[in-house]
Amino acid sequence: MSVESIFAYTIPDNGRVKLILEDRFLHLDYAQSSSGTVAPPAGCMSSISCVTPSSLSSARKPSILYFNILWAEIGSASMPNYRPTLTIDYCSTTEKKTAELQKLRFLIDESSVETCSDWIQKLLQRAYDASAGVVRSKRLLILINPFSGQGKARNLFNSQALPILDAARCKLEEVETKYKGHAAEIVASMENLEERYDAIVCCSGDGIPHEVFNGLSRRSDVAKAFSVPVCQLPCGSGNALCMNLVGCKNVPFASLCVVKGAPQRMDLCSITQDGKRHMTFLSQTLGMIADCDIGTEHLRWMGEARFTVGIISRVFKKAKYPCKISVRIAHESRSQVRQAYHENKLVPQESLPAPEGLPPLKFGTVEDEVPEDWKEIDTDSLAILYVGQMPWMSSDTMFFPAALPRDGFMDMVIIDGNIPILESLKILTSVEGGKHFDSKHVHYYKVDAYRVIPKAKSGYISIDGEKFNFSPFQVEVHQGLATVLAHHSSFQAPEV
Ligand SMILES: Nc1ncnc2c1ncn2[C@@H]1O[C@H](COP(=O)(O)OP(=O)(O)OP(=O)(O)O)[C@@H](O)[C@H]1O
Repeated sequence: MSVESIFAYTIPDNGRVKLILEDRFLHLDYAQSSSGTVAPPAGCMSSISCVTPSSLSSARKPSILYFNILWAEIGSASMPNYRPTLTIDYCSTTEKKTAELQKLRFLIDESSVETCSDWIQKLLQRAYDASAGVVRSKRLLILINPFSGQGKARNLFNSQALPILDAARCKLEEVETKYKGHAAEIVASMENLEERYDAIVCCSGDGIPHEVFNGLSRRSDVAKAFSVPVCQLPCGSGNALCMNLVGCKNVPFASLCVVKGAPQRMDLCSITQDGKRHMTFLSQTLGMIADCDIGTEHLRWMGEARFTVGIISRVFKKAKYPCKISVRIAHESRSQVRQAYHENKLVPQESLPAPEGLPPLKFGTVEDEVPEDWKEIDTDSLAILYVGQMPWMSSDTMFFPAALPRDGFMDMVIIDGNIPILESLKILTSVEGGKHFDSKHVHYYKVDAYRVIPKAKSGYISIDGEKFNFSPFQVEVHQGLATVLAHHSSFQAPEV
C-alpha cells in the first residue's frame, strides 16, 4: 500500500474505508468495505457535498479540500483492547463562504500506526502549503474590542472563531482593548513582537486594524514590525478589511482563512494633519460619506444600515462640502485606470523592495508648499470626496472596484453635488456591485498623493472610519509597506 493512502475503520460499523491523498483533496472511499454498504460516519455525508469542488460533484467518493482541513492526529490507545483512533478536524464550507467545524473519527489497526503517522504528515503538508508561506499552528495575538459593533465581539470570538482556531492547534494570546488607543499602545510597546507572533488578529471593526498599523509605525524596529501580518475577524459594524481579504463577513469562514492565510504585502498610506503623521490603510473621506460615517453615531444600533439611512437623507438635502483638493494624478481617464488595473493586478510581492523603516515623506507634509505639478480642484459644490486603498468599504459597498493591494496607488472618487438627485441615487445604488465606476458623473482617478483643505468652519473628516480633526490633511502612499494575512494574493472583488 502506498503511503498516499491508508485503510481505517468507521465507528461504530467497523466498515473498511480507504483514505486517499489526491492532488487537491482527501478522498474517502467507503466502497472498500467488504459488504459495500457501510455508511460514512455521521456529519460526513452532509459536509461532503460542500467540500467537493463543483467540477467533481459527480465523483462517487466523498472528498475534502486540503484548504478545509485543519488537523489530523492519532489518539493514544489508553485502555486495553481499545484500538487507536485517527481524528481529522476540518471545516465544511459553502459557496456563500460560510464554514462549520466538523470532525471525522476512524479506528486504525495497531500495526498500521506508523504508516498512519507518515500519512498524517503528508496530509498536513498538503493542508498547510509551506511553499506558499502558510504557517501551521500559528501563534496569534488576538485583539478583541469588546465594544465593537453592537458589543458582540467577545461572544462571536468565543462561539464562532475559537473552536476553529483551537482545532487547528493555533497558539493564542488574547487581549481585550480597554480604551481607545489601547491596541496601538499594545503593538507599539510589545517586546519582540515579530518573533512572538505569526499574525495579529483584530476581532473588531476597522478601528482596531487602523490602530494596529499606527502602533506598528511607532516601533523602533518598524521595518521588521510591518512584516507581521495583520487580519480581521469581522466583529464590528464596519468590517472592510475582512471583506477585502476574505470576501465575506462570516466569522467561521474568516477564522478558516486565518488558519490557512499567508503573509501578503499591501500598500499603506501616511496622512499628515495638524503637525502629526498617522497611517491609513483603508480610506479617507470628506463630504456625505464622512457625514454619514461619523455623523450617524446615534444610529449605531442599526448596524451597517446606519450608513444607508444617512446617505439617502443627505442626497435629498443636496448637501455640499466646499473644499480645495490638490492631487498628483497618475491615471485620469476611465480607460487609463482600467489599463493600469490590468497591468498591475498581479504585482508579485517578491518584486517589491523590503521596507527599511518608516518611509520618509516624498511630498512633505500638509504644512509644506503644494508641488507645482499637482492638479487643483477648487469646488463649492462637492458632494463626495472618497479615497480608498481597497475595493470594499463595507460588506455592501464596493466603492473602489479598481483598487489593488500593491499597485502603489490610491483610488480617488469625486462626485459633484450639482448632479440631479436621481443620478446621485443611481450612483449610490450601483455602488454595491461597483457599477458606478462607469458613470459619467463619477470622477475616478488613480493617485499617489493629494491634499485637502476644507473651506467650511466645521464638518467631518473620516480616516479608516475614524473621526479626525476637520482641518487640512495630506496623504501619500507607500507601496507594499504593510503585511496582511490572506489566502489570496489579490483582493476579493470582481475584475473591472
Ligand atoms: N474598550 C474600549 N472602549 C471604548 N472604545 C474602544 C475600546 N477598545 C477600542 N475602542 C475604540 O472603538 C472604536 C471602534 O472600534 P471598531 O472599529 O472595532 O468597532 P466598530 O463597531 O466597527 O466601530 P466603527 O463602526 O466606529 O468603526 C475604535 O476607535 C477603537 O479605538
